[in-house]
Amino acid sequence: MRNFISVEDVQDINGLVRKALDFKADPLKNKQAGAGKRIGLIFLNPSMRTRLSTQVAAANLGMEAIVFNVGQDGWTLEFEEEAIMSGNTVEHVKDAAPILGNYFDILAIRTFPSLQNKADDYSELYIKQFIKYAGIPVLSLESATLHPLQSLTDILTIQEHFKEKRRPKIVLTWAPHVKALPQCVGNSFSQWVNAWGEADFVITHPEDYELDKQFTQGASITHDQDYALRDADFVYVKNWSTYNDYGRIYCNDPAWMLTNEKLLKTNHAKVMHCLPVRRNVELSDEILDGANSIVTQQASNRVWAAQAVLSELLKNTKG
Ligand SMILES: NCCC[C@H](NC(=O)CCC(=O)O)C(=O)O
Ligand SMILES: NC(=O)OP(=O)(O)O
Repeated sequence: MRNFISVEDVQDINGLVRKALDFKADPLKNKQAGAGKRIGLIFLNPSMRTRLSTQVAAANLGMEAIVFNVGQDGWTLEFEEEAIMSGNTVEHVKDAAPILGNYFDILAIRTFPSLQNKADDYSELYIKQFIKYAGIPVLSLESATLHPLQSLTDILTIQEHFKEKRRPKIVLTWAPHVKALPQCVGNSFSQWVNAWGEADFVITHPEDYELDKQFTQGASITHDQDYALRDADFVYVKNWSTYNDYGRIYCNDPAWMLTNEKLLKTNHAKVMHCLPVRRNVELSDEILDGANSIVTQQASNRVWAAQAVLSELLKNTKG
């Protein structure tokens, strides 16, 4: 694996899940794989789980992880080619990335979308510029449109919790929120479930919240949440802002928040969320504190997904 920025970098999803589960069973089984290697974790935006799980995963592989909160502590980066840097940006990625490429063996980047300009965000300029100029494997810690480490964790968590000899029904449901959020988690979850191909997949959201078809193609899409939830085995809850009329909040109907009453329509569905979650806005206390929620196990599994991906990327490092 050269880089890890989307499901397209993965040849065998189930193989990668098995690798992650092997690390879960024996976290130190490959504790020398990253000996003498360093990963730089570059954050343009906040994080708890992604940052810490990747650090733990690196430590389990004997690799040193160095974190740089560039959005907080670093010089403001410019990403546009041929920019005339007379504004607020101080350093071009063209100058910074090769230096990071010399300091580290793997470079990991978190960068959210602006939600101002769809074409810019969906071009994935920031992470692509790091790939172009760093010269070492690049790992996405959530980019403008996707969150692949989260989605690998999600598929792993679903496989762990589903032991029946039939296809699970997985529902991705939109939920209300107070802020305009990225589409990354919904896009990425859809992309991975579709590529995995071993589930009946339904996406439900209010009108005008359609996600980009390049990620959702293959799923059934409905505006009727009650209908979508029928017989679901897993309900993945997530807010996102509008994609078509980009980055807006059209509907914040609290009726879209999942409750125990709605869960009665499902097949005792397990409830998932990537976290952080706004309690009693996106998801009710009764669900998050109830028996069906697996959000804590899901977040804990982030370590094993990161460890599996790092061990693949390490194969492409120099020396
Ligand atoms: N890394 C996982 C989710 C990150 C981000 N959530 C947020 O920005 C939440 C912010 C807030 O609740 O104010 C998102 O939805 O893509
Ligand atoms: N789910 C997730 O990516 O969490 P953080 O934003 O805390 O990394």
